[in-house]
Amino acid sequence: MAFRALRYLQSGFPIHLRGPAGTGKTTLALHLAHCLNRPVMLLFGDDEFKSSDLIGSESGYTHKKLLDNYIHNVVKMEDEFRQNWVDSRLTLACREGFTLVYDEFNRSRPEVNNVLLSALEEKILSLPPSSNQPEYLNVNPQFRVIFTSNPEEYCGVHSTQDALMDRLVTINMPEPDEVTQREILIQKTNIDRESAHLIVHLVKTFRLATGAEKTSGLRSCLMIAKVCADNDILATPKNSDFREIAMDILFNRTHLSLAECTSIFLEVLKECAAQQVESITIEDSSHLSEPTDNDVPFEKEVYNYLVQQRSEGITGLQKGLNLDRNIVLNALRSLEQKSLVNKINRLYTIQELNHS
Ligand SMILES: Nc1ncnc2c1ncn2[C@@H]1O[C@H](COP(=O)(O)OP(=O)(O)OP(=O)(O)O)[C@@H](O)[C@H]1O
Repeated sequence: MAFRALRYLQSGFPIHLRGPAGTGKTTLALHLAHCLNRPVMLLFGDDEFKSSDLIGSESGYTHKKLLDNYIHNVVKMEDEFRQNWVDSRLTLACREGFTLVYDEFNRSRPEVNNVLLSALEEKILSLPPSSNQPEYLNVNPQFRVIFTSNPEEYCGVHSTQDALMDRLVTINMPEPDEVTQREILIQKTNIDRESAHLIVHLVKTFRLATGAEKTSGLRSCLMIAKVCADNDILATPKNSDFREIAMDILFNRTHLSLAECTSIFLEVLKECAAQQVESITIEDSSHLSEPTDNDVPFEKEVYNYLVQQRSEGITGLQKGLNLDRNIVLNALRSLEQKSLVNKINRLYTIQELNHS
């Protein structure tokens, strides 16, 4: 999709990325703008916009006074007031050939956006009559525009005008699938794969069950994953810290009561837990006592280290074993799932030792 979009832009056409909230439209728009290697101007659509916000306006005065007394009995005086013209972002981008990213352009009123029609087609930007500048500007051939819009938005949005849409190549951006969302989470927050899997699945199922599809699932996932990763919180259905974070982030995105949200959330969590147990049983039913060599990388080392130390935190394990944080987290998570390790107040202990 990105490749196609870039191709249109390189051929001189403006593009329009259209999709629901949080599907990555702005992220892709900025990435494409970056690929064009020209300075980028970012503009956010706004219902309050006037034409002058797009094109520019007169602002303040320049006062010039010239006194010529070169010949002692002749005094020549020139007094001039001039209004100063200030370019807006669109005018500057047209003049200099920058890339304009016009985010949520359908929040601006259609008659305001009309100024773009001639800039995109005839490559002429009309400017209001002014004492010190021409009435139009020839658009720089390197000028490009990337529009984004969310057709499902309900507040302050105007129907997109046909004349403008006719000049754009529109690319629909659906919500990324679960695998893509998982990869984004891992890349952006450094969370381990299994936690990312659980978060994405939990958020998706909860949104479907509560009818909160209009909110961004990916944004909620990213928030939960970042808080968990930053605070060493393992994302498991049994972990109360994780449950609280997920509830804080998900509940206010629905119109349901707290009681309804809680009941749906617990159901969804139960289903996620059952899925996890199932996948562990299917993947390897030999994980009953100690870890074996075929386990998650360094699981055995982490287990043996905990046997020696009796209890240790994530940072201690990282340092003691000289391992990457994600590797330690993955190993601990796997050990917890097999009930070989317990977490108490951020410290991990071998399960048997707790009972002794
Ligand atoms: N391909 C991606 N790689 C990394 N992060 C991404 C990607 N796509 C989306 N994101 C992240 O997801 C979040 C939402 O993305 P973004 O703001 O681009 O969506 P949007 O469609 O413009 O949303 P809205 O319509 O609500 O403005 C951001 O935090 C962004 O960094």
